[in-house]
Amino acid sequence: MGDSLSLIFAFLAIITVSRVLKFYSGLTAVSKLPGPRVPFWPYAIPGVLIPTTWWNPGESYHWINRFSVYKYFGSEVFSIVPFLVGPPGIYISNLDVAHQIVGNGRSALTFVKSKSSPYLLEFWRSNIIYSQGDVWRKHRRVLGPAFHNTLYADVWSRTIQAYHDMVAAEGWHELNVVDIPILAILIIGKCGFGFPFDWTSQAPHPNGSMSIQESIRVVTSNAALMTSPKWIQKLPFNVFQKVWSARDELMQFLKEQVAERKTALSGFPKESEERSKDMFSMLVSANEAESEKLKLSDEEVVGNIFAMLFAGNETTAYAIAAALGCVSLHQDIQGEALKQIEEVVGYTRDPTIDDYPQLSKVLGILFEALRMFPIGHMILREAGEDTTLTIPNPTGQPGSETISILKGTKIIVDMVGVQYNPRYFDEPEKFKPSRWEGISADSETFTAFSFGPRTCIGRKFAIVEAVCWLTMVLRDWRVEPLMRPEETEEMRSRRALDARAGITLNMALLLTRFSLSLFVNCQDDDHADDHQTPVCVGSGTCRTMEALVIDIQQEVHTSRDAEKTAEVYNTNADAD
Ligand code: HEM
Repeated sequence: MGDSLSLIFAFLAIITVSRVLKFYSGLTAVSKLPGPRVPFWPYAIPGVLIPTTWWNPGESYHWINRFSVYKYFGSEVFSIVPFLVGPPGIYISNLDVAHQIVGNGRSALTFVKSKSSPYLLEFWRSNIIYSQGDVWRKHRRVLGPAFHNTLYADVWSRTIQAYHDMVAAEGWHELNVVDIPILAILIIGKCGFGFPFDWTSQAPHPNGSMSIQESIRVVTSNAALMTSPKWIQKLPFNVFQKVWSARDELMQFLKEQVAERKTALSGFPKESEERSKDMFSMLVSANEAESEKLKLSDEEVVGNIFAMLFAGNETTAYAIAAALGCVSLHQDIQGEALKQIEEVVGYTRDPTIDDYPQLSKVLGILFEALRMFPIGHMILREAGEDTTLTIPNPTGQPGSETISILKGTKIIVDMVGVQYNPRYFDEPEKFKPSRWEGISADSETFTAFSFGPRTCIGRKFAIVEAVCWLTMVLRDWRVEPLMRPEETEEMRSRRALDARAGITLNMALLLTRFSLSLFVNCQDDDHADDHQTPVCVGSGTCRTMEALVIDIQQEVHTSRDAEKTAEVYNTNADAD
């Protein structure tokens, strides 16, 4: 008994000493920058599983606190040093410091992509998101030519087509209650990859158990599971089986697609107009033109296609949904955008890509929604070697301080902190699209797509798609929020402006099935109260329709969730 007790005490003493040493080496790694001293690193188990509390930051810490945590610690940079589990790390809301991490100027090895990042997708072989240094340069060089003006024109026209297909297929002009399945997967699938997707039917997999859309949905929404340790993946849970089938079927489909593209491209000379111009074909074509040394393997091509499906689907869908949510709460801003759409496009034709530069109010709404809800809310890096960071003094105090950072320290460029930093934005809590007036769509002043050499390669793809989709919706419909019973406007705004930080930052309206009312814009004299436009559009009758922004993962609309739709609709009717 005495021996056992001694052993237990010895064990506890060793653990305590090792944790104390770990804590002190953590403080040294971050040059004792102020910040929370907590048991767990927010993105390691168990910290990530425990909700944000006073003793556990958790993965939503930076979203919940936004800039106030920086104010509290009196700096635009703070550190988290855990004493039980996880590495020390630094959060950054200052753009000068962020540029030292992800901008030009430092060696590619100084700050590297963090190995524990859920974005890395290592399971899907080497790809542009995961890779570093020369390998990353090789990926970017081959992928770059796939993003070109013909692609963006295609994105625009297919978005218009998808909008019309959706309105017709979903019966927007007849129904009183509809779901709004945000359509990003359709656009990226069609224009990006030339997949045979359309609104009303699923693209079947010749040898698979589910459609292509379904396998993409299952894989992308379970990305965290894909990056889990091998032993977790081997657990015999039924729920995992669908995920592994989806992964294998998608991999098989993409491999077949690479082979098909190669054959199709070989039939046409390089400059031929007949060659497909979708991103997938352009990527295969650019790769075929490379020397053997710089060529990507078929597996790497597949890895990149998957990386772009992953990076480009959910992000754009949530951006569109956030913009709709924001304008629903700001009717005056919606009215200004509608006025511009009427002037630029009118009602007798659909907008074209040539109208895009004139639709600055719609762009402003998108940028401001993305500022308030930066979907890519963290840029994760790790110090690849011992290095330094130069940190400007707080606003109003000239000068800066240079601190040492030890190899292995986690670095989080906190995009929420940046977007809510009063150094860059006056009244950052307010939705003010006018702050983007005169800022071009390509300007690095808008930082939600990151900046520097590893800036988002799909930025223009996403912006063109979102501006086009929002222009169509805002021209034809008025977007308003639905109240919950006994909810005041203030409660509703608070609910609507909340979000959950996971792999992406998702506005709460989606999670809570926050609803929108859409009014057909109409200027029939009989409907003077509701009218907004010179002619009746849509069905030609002025009426209201209620729409639910559904879980975006159901973008390819397989079945209407009638029960839930009715539930929310009835709740609203009760409220009225
Ligand atoms: C609103 C939509 C989008 C947002 C907010 C967004 C945001 C971002 C951010 C912040 C990064 C930097 C991540 C990091 O360095 O860790 C990034 C990188 C990337 N994005 Fe996007 N993105 C969006 C849409 C897209 C689309 C549509 C595509 C593809 C068609 C795409 C493809 C990529 C790729 C491949 C990278 C990695 C680039 C590299 O490392 O060289 N993204 N994105």
